[in-house]
Amino acid sequence: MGTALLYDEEMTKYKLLWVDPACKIEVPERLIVSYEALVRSGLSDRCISIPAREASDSEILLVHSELYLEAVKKTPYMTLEDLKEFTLQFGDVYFHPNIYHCAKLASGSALQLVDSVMTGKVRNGIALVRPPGHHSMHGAANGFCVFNNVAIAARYAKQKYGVKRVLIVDWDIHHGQGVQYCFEDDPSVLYFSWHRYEHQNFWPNLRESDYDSVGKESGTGFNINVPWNNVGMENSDYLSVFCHVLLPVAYEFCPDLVLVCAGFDSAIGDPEGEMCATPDIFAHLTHLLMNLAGGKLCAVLEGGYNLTSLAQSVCQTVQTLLGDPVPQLANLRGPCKSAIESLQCARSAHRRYWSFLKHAADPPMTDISTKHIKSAMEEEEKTEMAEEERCTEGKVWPEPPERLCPPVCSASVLPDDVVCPDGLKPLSSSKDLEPLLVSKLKTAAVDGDGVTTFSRLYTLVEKLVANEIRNGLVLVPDVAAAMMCVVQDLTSDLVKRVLVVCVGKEKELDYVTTDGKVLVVQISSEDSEEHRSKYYIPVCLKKGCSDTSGFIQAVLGLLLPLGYEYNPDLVLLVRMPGSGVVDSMWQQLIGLLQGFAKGHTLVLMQVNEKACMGSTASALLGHPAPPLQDLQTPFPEDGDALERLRERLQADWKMLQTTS
Ligand SMILES: CC(O)(O)CCCCCNCCCN
Ligand SMILES: [Zn+2]
Repeated sequence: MGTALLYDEEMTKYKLLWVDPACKIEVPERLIVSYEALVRSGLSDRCISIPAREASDSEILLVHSELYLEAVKKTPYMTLEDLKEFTLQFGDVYFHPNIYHCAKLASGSALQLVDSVMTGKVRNGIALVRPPGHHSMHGAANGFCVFNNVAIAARYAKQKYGVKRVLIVDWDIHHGQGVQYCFEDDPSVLYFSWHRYEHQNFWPNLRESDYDSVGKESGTGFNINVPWNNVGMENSDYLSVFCHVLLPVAYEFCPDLVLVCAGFDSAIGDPEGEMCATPDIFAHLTHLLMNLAGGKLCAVLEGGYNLTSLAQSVCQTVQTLLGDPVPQLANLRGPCKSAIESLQCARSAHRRYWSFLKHAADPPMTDISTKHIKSAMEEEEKTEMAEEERCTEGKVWPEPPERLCPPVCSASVLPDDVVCPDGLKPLSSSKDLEPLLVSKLKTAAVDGDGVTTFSRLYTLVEKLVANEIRNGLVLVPDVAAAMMCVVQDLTSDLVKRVLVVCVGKEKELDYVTTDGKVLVVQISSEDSEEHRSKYYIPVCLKKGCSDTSGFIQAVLGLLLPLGYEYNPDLVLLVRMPGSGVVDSMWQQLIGLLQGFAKGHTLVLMQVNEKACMGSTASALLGHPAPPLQDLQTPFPEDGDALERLRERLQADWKMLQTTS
């Protein structure tokens, strides 16, 4: 299934008609450069074009009051003076004779996107719209927004398709207070937002944008705010919040639909955000959400005011929605102190509502009240600082790397008598191995056809590294022996860093590097205290790998942050026989691991486990993993042990930090 793209140039046909410094950044060119970048890069041709439509009154009334709608209806007939007058009652927004029409198209586009995804016409999609939506409220326009596009889409999805749980992820740099107000008492809609806050010194300067606004009444726990109290946040900060706050809750919530308030003012160069995350971060944020809700993801444009980073960020998002390999993120050095404080506050505020956050630490000692005074002083200093020093136009960043799709997506190396699963390309060619290697294999008690398998295996690895193949599945007689050989000989010159993810445990992995060429994370039922090192990390699940709750927690809270920091060139996923890992979890793991090494994942399985080849192939081919159903409360010891393990390792691995 494909990716929907909604765009209508009519939504470029309104602009600011008078002087207003607060609104001058919201220009038609935002939409034009975004769409043109998609056309120029060839991405728009790969999408399924869905026409925009006007939202009807009843659809708009899902969120807004009749009084407000009737008032906005009058704006097309207003004189310039009337429009100015009408605008005065709202904050940081402007009206135009054509903005009502465009606002209906923006909301209608979001609904068209929901229809396309919910009817299975497409898997996911993006709507390029203006005016944006997430600040507009029941009875008021605000922050360039007229109708709350995403809030309307959430209510529409519930009403028309009986969607039980909607996750709204708001990665725009402003707090979508309109969305928060709409759903704060509603447990069927989980709203997550990060936003520049600076202890309430940043627009919209709301007390309720802080981390302690967790929702109310039956919606308590279903509103997550992560305030950024400094500017300059980077890729590490964003990924840490996804791994340690959003994703654990999102997986526990198990949404049927994911809506994204896709604002790109959180990218480097944006005058509003003043952050430093690069456009390719949106490839990863999108990727990390794509295995939720069976892949049903609708992204709706919100903000983004630097035309260069906006266009690049939109392209990065669309390319991931299309299933292209995500780019490697280099030198992630862990979240900054302020980000750690923010994520620790958010985690501790929600630990009583989400079992996946149960073991979160207490909030940081720093008393934020004094921070108000301090940051006000900082604010003064900043304004004294010459404007150009702070201006973001001076910011430069590298073009996002090209994300080439290998000619072959998934290859397989199977014994001759095993039927190849649909979609996989059997790798037959296998070059002769060096005699030395053959003799080594022989000593590893590998028999004749095992040597053939190994030679094909090495050919596969070479093709992965050469980006001729994206990923592969290998069935071997003895998976532990195969892993040893691959690890020992792979790290020769082919790859610089191999992440080995070992699911289940047959025997001690006696091969562990200390030079960092291999990082082994082993998830199994056995506790192995000995020879744990920076590069060999055993994770013990009391009930074993069949405990999906414990497993996904270890993946999100430990494996993902480690993987991002380690930044491997190849991922070796080893499924030990008898691991007991649940199929949907196995597919989720393969899906999530695609975020590393440009998707170069090599799955090693034992021949007697060929029954799960089908689901492995499906995940390797990029099909969304099935949702993890009815997750039990994680075993307390496991959650606790994971927290302790993170604390022990965070000296070596900065991305594991969750406490300041
Ligand atoms: C969709 C959105 O969240 O990007 C809208 C942001 C509105 C910002 C209003 N204040 C602007 C002050 C200008 N320096
Ligand atoms: Zn914004």
